Amino acid sequence: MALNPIPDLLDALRESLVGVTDGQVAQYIPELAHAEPGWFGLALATLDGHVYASGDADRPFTLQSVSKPFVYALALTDRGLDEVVSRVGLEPSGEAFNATRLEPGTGRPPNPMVNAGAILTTSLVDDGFPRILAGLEAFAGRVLGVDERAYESEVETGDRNRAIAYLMRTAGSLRADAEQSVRRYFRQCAIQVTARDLAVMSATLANGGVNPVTGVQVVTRDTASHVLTVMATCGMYDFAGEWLLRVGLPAKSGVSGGITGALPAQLGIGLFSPPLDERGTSVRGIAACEELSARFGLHLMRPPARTASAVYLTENGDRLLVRGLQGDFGFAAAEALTRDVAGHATQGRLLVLDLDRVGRLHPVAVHLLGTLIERLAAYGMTTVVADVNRRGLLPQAHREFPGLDAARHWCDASLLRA
Ligand SMILES: NC(=O)CC[C@H](N)C(=O)O
Repeated sequence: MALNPIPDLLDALRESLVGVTDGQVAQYIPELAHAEPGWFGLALATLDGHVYASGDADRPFTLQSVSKPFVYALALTDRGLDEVVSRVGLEPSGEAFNATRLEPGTGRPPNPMVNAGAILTTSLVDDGFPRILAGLEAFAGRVLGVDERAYESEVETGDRNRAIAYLMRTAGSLRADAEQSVRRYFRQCAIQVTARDLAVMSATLANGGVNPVTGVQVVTRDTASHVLTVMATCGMYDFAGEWLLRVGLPAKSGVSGGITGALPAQLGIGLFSPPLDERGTSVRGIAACEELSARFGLHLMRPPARTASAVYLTENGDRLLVRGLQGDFGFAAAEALTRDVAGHATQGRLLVLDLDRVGRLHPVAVHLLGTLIERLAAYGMTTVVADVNRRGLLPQAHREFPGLDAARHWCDASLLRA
């Protein structure tokens, strides 16, 4: 018997939704109509590179619109945020994915997640399709194929997308050739993935751009955060607001039945179930994400309360004020520590900050603690930073107190004496 209960939880969740038979498999791209309505796969990728998979998680399907955020990431990498934003907007359109509306005046498509924005975004990636395929492969962490039949199927029938491209040409926003841009977009939509791939691709975004399976930095941390933001506001088209309320995860859907979702700094999710609602989103996919989010507590706006205290050791002695710190320090933890220490400061006392169990200090924590130490010094209180691993977490402190290697031993000795 397997000891880890998570695979069973995922199987049970999937099985609880097998009976949901609403929705229709996409027909408007003829090749997609062959999908079995019963296919249902689910995968969850952790940031240390483990993937849990359930059901049809290894069944290939075409990416369709799920390609859009990842190609957007490549365009941001090639052109930079400012240029890309000047060409493709960032506002949720509240309209269907294939809407033809462009921004009055500029002709900019509303956002990169609707077809208009995606076709334009695709035209901004340097070096054409080979780079798009290689980029998406880096997100998935494996070599991906293109479903030529799905591609040809859309080349033959995708006139609405052509109309959108020509509209952007006349508006002046699409500068590349319309037919070429549309074909490149159809090709990215025809790249084959699995639910397992979608989980890893999202986990890469959740992991600050580093693929947790391969360890490759695919895009920068900034780019990953920009893409997740656009997924949160626009990824589910005219369902984006309700999706964020109910599921609370940045996500992207596609008409082949795929959904990819990410919980920043925690995990990536991949789903596959072909029957779609009227907006072109997988019916079981939505239900499964809602359930997963509720059962596993994944809602972005309801983060888990901080469990371990960031201060594991507090000593308020006559001569010594000691704070042993642990974990990562963002604003909240640094604020609490700063206020605590400031409240206990008395002239002539020595402050010892032990940083050896600290993970990362966000720049705001470095600033708050560094400034506190400077002010304490002016007030008449010396600070010793124990940083035996010499990681230089508090550069200001190191500059002022160069002889810190002995600090830890000194602190330990003083504490023992106290
Ligand atoms: N929402 C989607 O997945 C749409 C993708 C599809 N290739 C289209 O352009 O119509």
